[in-house]
Amino acid sequence: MTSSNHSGAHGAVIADTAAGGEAGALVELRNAGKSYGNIRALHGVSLTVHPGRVTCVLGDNGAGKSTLIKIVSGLHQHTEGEFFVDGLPVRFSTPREALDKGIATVYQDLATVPLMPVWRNFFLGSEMTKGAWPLRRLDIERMKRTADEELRNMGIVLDDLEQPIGTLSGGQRQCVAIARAVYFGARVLILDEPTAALGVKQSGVVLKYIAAARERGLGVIFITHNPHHAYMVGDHFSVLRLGTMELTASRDRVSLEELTNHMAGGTELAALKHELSQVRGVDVDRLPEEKDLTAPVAAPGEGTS
Ligand SMILES: Nc1ncnc2c1ncn2[C@@H]1O[C@H](COP(=O)(O)OP(=O)(O)OP(=O)(O)O)[C@@H](O)[C@H]1O
Repeated sequence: MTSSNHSGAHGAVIADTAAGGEAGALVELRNAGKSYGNIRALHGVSLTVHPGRVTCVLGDNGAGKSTLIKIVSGLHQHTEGEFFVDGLPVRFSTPREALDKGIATVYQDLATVPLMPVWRNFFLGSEMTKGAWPLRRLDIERMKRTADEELRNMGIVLDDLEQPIGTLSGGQRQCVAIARAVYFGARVLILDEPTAALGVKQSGVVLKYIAAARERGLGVIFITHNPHHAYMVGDHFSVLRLGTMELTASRDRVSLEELTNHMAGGTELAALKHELSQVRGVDVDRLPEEKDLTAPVAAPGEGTS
């Protein structure tokens, strides 16, 4: 790893730029790819994450979203292309290395202990202690106070931090996980389909905290199937299909309708229509056109980013 020459001196800055990463970018993938043996899961993917911006990665099942997350979060290494953090080339061997660089991932199946209180889960694995060894013990009061402050800082108000985290709604648990990552120093937050299992209201709550993380200057990678959710908070959109980047555009260059169209997959719909034309009794001329199927649904709060 190449973290040590990050001094901020002029010479080092020039050297960093020469190393190839985009200036000002927290994370950058350039023509990156990953093969699992003979299977090429990801190929030629470029993605940039800036502070205070939400980069959305959209894609259907098997598009390569998980593979992309795994490269950035240190679970897998890329097998082609380049990967930069703070402008410097990196190749993480473990998630710990990614975390040390401030890259935190909140997975869909949150690693929480359902029966433990909210505050205890907030500090799970990084508990605050007081006193010197051998009398060192958990600093319960300070953990409760800090968890409460941090959640409030993110605008998350829970009635009782003593309640088991398993009693919170899925959306609230996601929010606690986001606040936790922010508290423990994340600069880049990777959110793996945080709204996938949630209803409309809970999704809205999570989207609000994604926006809050951006306001605090974090770079967010928001993985989702849902173009409407992406468009509510996204600054940049990348659509993956079969392991390659089908679309990459900033918010001012793509409309929600176009994004929805890309996700719906015009070619796939055409193929589906062709299949249906083989079925007796189905008049394909009377089936809706692609544009009708993918017409934008009025999304509450659209354009609020
Ligand atoms: N460990 C692995 N070994 C072999 N092939 C893999 C492995 N992991 C993923 N793949 C393949 O790589 C491709 C991309 O998978 P990936 O899980 O990254 O997609 P995804 O967009 O996250 O899909 P989903 O939304 O279903 O999780 C798929 O064809 C998948 O079968």
